[in-house]
Amino acid sequence: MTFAPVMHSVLLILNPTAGRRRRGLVDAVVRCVRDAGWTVDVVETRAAGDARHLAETCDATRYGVVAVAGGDGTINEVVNGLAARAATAPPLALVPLGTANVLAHELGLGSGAASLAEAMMAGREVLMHPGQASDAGAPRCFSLMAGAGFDAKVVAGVTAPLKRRWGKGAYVWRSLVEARRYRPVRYAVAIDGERYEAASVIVTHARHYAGPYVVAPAASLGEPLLHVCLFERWGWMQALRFGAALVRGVLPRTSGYRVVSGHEVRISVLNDAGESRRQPVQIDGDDALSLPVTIRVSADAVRLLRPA
Ligand SMILES: Nc1ncnc2c1ncn2[C@@H]1O[C@H](COP(=O)(O)OP(=O)(O)OP(=O)(O)O)[C@@H](O)[C@H]1O
Repeated sequence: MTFAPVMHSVLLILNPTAGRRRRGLVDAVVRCVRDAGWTVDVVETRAAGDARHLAETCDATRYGVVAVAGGDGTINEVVNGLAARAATAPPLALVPLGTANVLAHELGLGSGAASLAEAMMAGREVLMHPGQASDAGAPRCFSLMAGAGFDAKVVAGVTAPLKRRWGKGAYVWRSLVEARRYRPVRYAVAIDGERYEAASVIVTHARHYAGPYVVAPAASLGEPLLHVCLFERWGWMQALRFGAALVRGVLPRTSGYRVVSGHEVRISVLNDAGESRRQPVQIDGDDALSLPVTIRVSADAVRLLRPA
């Protein structure tokens, strides 16, 4: 469905700490949208949590579109805020500023200011039911994925300054560190009650992972279904082999890897192989929760804007 808002006004939530020197892109998008006769109010976040609050409380009678300029972490906050008010929420547009920008890849957004502005003002709507993950605390929504095992440990080890300094290189370096300290932890994964074991797990409703790389070929953001990526080989060499297959675009055909779909997923530690540390869960690329977790599809939907 092509989007035709009544109010030609955008609330643009900007994380000024996201990305590496891409403020010029934000300014160019704002210029394009204003040149088309729209109003754009830019609000900068001052700390983690602000983006969620702004999305949850903004005046829906005033804004035809909420836009977020940031990485997948800030986008995740805005998705959580919009999902909390589902029925009254304006649609969401993106100005991707992060390291991987997985959601932007998933939506087929270009990287130029004109095409981003076009999707913001006249894009096509995708109704996305976010995933929802809970450990002992309050549930967290994800627009892309939740992961446990190798990738979650890599994410947990990449600090914001490291990411700013090295970009994607920070993840490569951290993958090597995690490979060096590798222990064959066994994770129990229950998918709609069916039991599996894995060395690492990614639960996603996106096709892409870490940028343009495909992990779940059958996934679609508009479909309320989870795709569970199971890495069923143990060992540091296997972890690096899976990583290499991912960047070569052959992961879905790699032995020891499979994708199972379902609606409810529970992940716990079956055997920690003497690894006496917290078992992190990454949500949309941020270290957010700890195992065990239960993951479902949220009943509330968020309207995402993609190119028409
Ligand atoms: N003003 C702010 N100061 C500090 N942290 C913020 C601020 N606004 C948002 N955040 C937090 O910063 C975290 C990282 O932001 P984000 O993911 O958008 O950028 P990034 O790390 O550069 O991108 P990517 O995750 O794609 O590498 C988010 O989890 C978000 O909650």
